[in-house]
Formats: sequence, C-alpha cells, structure tokens
Amino acid sequence: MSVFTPLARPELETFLAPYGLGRLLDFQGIAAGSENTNFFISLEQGEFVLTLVERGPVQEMPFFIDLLDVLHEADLPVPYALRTTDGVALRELKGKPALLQPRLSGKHIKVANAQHCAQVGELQAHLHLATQGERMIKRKTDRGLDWMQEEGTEFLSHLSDEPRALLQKALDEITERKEKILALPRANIHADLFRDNAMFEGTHLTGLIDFYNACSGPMLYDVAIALNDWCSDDDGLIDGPRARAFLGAYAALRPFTAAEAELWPTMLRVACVRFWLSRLIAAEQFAGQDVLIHDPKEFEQRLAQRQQVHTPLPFAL
Ligand SMILES: Nc1ncnc2c1ncn2[C@@H]1O[C@H](COP(=O)(O)OP(=O)(O)OP(=O)(O)O)[C@@H](O)[C@H]1O
Ligand SMILES: N[C@@H](CCO)C(=O)O
Repeated sequence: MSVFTPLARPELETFLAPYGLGRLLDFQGIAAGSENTNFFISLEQGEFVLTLVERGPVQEMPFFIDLLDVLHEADLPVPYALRTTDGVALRELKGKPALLQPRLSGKHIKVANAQHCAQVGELQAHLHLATQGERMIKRKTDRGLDWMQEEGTEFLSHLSDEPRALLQKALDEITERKEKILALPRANIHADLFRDNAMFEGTHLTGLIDFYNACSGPMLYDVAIALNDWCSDDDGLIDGPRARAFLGAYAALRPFTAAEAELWPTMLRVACVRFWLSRLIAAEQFAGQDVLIHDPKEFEQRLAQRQQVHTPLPFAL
C-alpha cells in the first residue's frame, strides 16, 4: 500500500490538536494513491483526510493551498486546506509538508458511462473558467513538454523497436508543435483528472481531489488528460459516445477555439506521453516495493491508438 510515511497515534494527536476539531477517534492509512501518503482521520467534529506530500518541492505548497481556496470560494466541490486555530494551513509532519482537508463523500467509479463523463466535463470547464485570465495563479508544471522531451529521450534506449519508434514519433511531434501548444488558451488545470481523482455518489459527481499535479497550462491539455482516462475502452480506443458527452458538456460552458480544434489529436498524444513516461519512471523507481504502480503499457497502447483520432473537438465556425 502507498503509505510512504507511517504515523503513530501520539504524534498524530499532537499534530491535530491545534485545529481544535476535538479528540482523535480513529485513523487509517489509505492504500489507494501512488504519489502521496494519505490517512482518513475521524475527529469528534467530522471526517478529514491528512496528506503528507511526498513529491515535489516544498516551496510549491502555497500554490496548491491558494488554488484550492480559489476553487472553494468559487463554490466548486474540492477539498481545501483547513487552518489551525492560529490560521496556519501548511504544516509539517515527519519532515513532510502536511495538510488537513475535509473528506469528500462518495467513492471512485471504475466503469464510466456517458452521464459520468458529461458531469466531469462540466466540472472541468467550471474549474477552467474560475481560473482563466487574471485569476490564473502561475505555476509551471514539473512534468511539462521540456520534461517529456528530456525523460522521453532518456527512455528511448530502454524500449524495444516498436515502442521506441512510437515514442520517437511523439517526441518529434512535441518538438515540432511546442510553440503552438504553449500559445493555446490557458488557466489553472488539474493535470491528473483520472477516475481515481473524482468522487461519485451513485451517478452524482460529489467532487474532485488530488490537485498535487495542478499548474497553469493549456486548458486543452487538461481535457485531453481527462478524456484519455474517462473515455478509453479496454483496447485503448476512444469511446465515441462517452467522448462526445464529455466534450459537449465542456464546450457548452467554454467553447473550444479553432486553434484548440486543430491541435486536439496532437494534445491527446502528448497527454499519453506524459503518463506513459511517469509510469515507466515509477515502475523503475518502486520496483519490488509495496507501492501502487500503474501499468505503463496502458498509455503505450493508447498512444498507438491515438495515431488516428476519429472524435473531433466540437467547434462552431
Ligand atoms: N479530500 C478527500 N476526500 C475523500 N477521499 C480522499 C480525499 N483525499 C484523498 N482521498 C482518498 O485517498 C486516496 C488517495 O488520494 P490521492 O489521489 O490524493 O493520492 P495520490 O497518492 O496523490 O494518488 P494518485 O495516484 O492519484 O496520484 C483517494 O483515492 C481517495 O480515496
Ligand atoms: N493518474 C496517474 C498517477 C498519479 O499521477 C496515473 O494513472 O499514472
């Protein structure tokens, strides 16, 4: 399970006392998740999630706190950092940045249908609209196009002929289209909006979690990341009805631009490269350890399937 940093009750009680939320009733490490350590925490005054951030620089933490505050104030269903009675949001536990957040209700769904996808598309559009233009908080992702080019080039020699050719072609496309991608309309993006980062109660979307990959970036990239997970079938093909439901709900709130429509197939491929590489890296880094590792092959297969894209972006001339 992915509890990288175990905690004992006394240290947890000491950590939680300044929130003034009552006695610790229960706590439990969360097995799901592959990047951070998370615990469900029951206090007298409610249910919470404690996150110890295991990846990325500590100086980035104020960005995540500020972004979640902005989204929370925009009435979007996301967690946010609770403050201690002294007003402190960012704490430290066992040398790691630590946040206590409200626990959202609901659970992840494994099999998405068009109704789920439409709700995710709609909420993603709200997220982008709430953080466009002046409201956008700048943060460069540490897994952007430069990172893909560097890590991708590094990994070419680890791969057999077919995947190597596939990756090389995608890296060439990134080099060729980089400037156009960076010129697309931007906002704050979640950048990891997979099924395991959304909560549903029945068919109702109750919220999004895990903003630790969030950054400022092209909104279309966020759409491509989400669609690759929510709307792929078992063979890695895009499922037309689910994709149209997702894109239609999104575009009803934020219509896509002509430049976005042109770059859509490229962006779907770039989003595959991002997760193919991060999964290859995690598989090497955590080999043999009790850590959740997602299968890199899934994104190799999706990248192969995205050489042709038959679901265009809905775009009115
Ligand atoms: N605010 C929350 N409300 C309810 N459940 C939560 C919350 N935050 C985290 N969880 C639970 O903890 C699990 C792991 O959280 P999270 O996705 O943030 O971890 P991670 O290691 O960053 O995962 P990932 O592999 O997606 O990067 C989630 O799948 C969810 O079940
Ligand atoms: N959602 C990512 C893991 C966390 O970033 C993946 O499935 O590879």
